[in-house]
Amino acid sequence: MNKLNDVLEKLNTAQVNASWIFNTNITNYNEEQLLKETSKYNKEQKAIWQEIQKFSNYKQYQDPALRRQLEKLSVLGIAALDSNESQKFINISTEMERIYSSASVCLPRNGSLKCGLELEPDLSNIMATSRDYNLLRETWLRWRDSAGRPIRNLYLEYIRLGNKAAIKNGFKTLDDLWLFPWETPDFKQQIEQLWQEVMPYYQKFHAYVRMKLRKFYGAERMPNDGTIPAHILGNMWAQSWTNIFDVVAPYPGKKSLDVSETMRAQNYTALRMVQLSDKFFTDLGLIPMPGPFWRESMINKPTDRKVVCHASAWDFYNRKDFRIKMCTNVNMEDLITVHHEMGHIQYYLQYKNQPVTFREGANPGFHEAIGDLLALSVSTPKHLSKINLLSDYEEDHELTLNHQMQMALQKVSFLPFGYLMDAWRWDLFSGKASKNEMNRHWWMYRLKLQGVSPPVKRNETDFDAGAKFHVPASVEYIRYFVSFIIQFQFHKSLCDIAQPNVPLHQCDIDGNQEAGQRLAKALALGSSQEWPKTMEMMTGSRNMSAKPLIEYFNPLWKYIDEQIKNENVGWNFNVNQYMENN
Ligand SMILES: O=C(CCC(O)(O)[C@H](Cc1ccccc1)NC(=O)c1ccccc1)N[C@@H](Cc1c[nH]c2ccccc12)C(=O)O
Ligand SMILES: [Zn+2]
Repeated sequence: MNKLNDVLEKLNTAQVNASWIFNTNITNYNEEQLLKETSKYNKEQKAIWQEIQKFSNYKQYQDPALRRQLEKLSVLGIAALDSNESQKFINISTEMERIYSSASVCLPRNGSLKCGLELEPDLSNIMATSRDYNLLRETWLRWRDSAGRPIRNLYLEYIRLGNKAAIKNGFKTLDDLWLFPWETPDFKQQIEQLWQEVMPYYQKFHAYVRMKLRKFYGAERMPNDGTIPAHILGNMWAQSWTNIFDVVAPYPGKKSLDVSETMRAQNYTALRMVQLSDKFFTDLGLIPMPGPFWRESMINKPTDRKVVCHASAWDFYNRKDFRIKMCTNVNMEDLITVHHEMGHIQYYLQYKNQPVTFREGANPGFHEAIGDLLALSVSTPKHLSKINLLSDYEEDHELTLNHQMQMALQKVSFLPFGYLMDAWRWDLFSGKASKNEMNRHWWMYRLKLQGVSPPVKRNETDFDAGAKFHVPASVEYIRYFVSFIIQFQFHKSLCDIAQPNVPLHQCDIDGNQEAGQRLAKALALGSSQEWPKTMEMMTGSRNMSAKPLIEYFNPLWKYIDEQIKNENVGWNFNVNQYMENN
């Protein structure tokens, strides 16, 4: 088996290298090279898979680790397609990613038209900082014209071929293939259950934010169905509302917890943000970033070439080379994302000596949760003042509520979005939603779960889901919904070790080696055992639970209940009023 392990390492290293070169320098030549390398990778994966079919009685194997590895290798994935269909699938996937990462728009700028504006940093900055309702709407619309629409027909092909691949792997449709790594037969039910648990809290939060936005923009700007227009929430996808903190803060006069200004004033650089995060990990007794990480990572957007700006963390499968790729802006949001990416790298470092098939998160949600877990400690006012990003700090009720609001704008607002991104894709793959109503289905979920509506009418030549990286990049999204739930379970468990008598929302595990060790032991296992066992190691329970998240925000729920006395919680929705019947 360790011979197979070496073969798998070399195979993955070659594929990741070609992918890195394309991602950090989008050219036709590099795209060609990546296509070649990926089809070679698929061919060799299929050869290994055929080899393993010979051990088809792997269920009888005594050694549980061996049996588990063979079980994981028994699902080939997309490579199960025959060569010309797998070539087509690879072409479509790479083409969608290139379209998204190269998209740019023109916007009216004081009288003239400014073109070549890109998502990072231009459009993201406008969505985050502008309070001009019309400029926000133009930016929102033109991004979808440039990045979403051109992907629609490619996506139809993607679904057709993806479903064929699913059947070749013995599944019904592509959503079953996507859910295989979760090893959880009632996974969709568990997710729906968690959503039901948090939905009432989200709806109250939505009512509060809607009330504040109505005061700010005027009632005539707000739809009468109780939804919030998608373009005034501070983010291109309305997925995280931290950038409208100034509009919704309980105590606006109080010190702002958005330390972006202070970071810029202190001449923070991307490198310094990464070093700050690395120090938090090592102070917990976790593994420091190795040499190649510092030498080879790309943490600034290059000025001389096109790159895939969306952040990611890379494992080169040689147990030495691990990198981050990120177009870092110096602000609070990106400080959180830096921690998110460093969490991925720490996981890589912890499980690097596992067999290749076990070099994954216990489940995909675990991998997304590690960096955010540590960021929960970093984001506390006490910690921010400890690292000199918050001056004249004194814990009081007003500061606590402002901090709670800041955290809810990132975590609570995200929950319906984290769910609907894959609820929509599962419905498309499984045929529950029809192919010629893809955009209507998208807005049905956006209205139903998120209470967010489009600022202009949509139609079926629009493809609004395609304007979010993870759709053209074929990256599963329910992992983030799971992460936003379990990161609070992990936080509670580590806080019970590090600061047992501190309220959960004020806990900072910084420097606690025992907490660090508890985490390291879980991470080192990779996916070598089923995730409920690793969940039990971390939290004492085998199940996901929304209780720690709800507990973390207890002070905020009280405040919001008072504030929304005269508000109708919730919204009604009729997707027809937002869709042009074409
Ligand atoms: O996409 C990301 C971060 C990018 C990533 O680190 O998750 C990256 C996505 C990706 C996957 C595959 C190919 C290319 C990019 N995932 C990884 O780098 C990764 C690393 C190891 C294992 C699995 C994925 N965050 C999500 C949502 C999110 C999660 N935590 C957050 C905190 C603050 C704000 C947003 C988020 C988003 O931006 O919508
Ligand atoms: Zn991630």
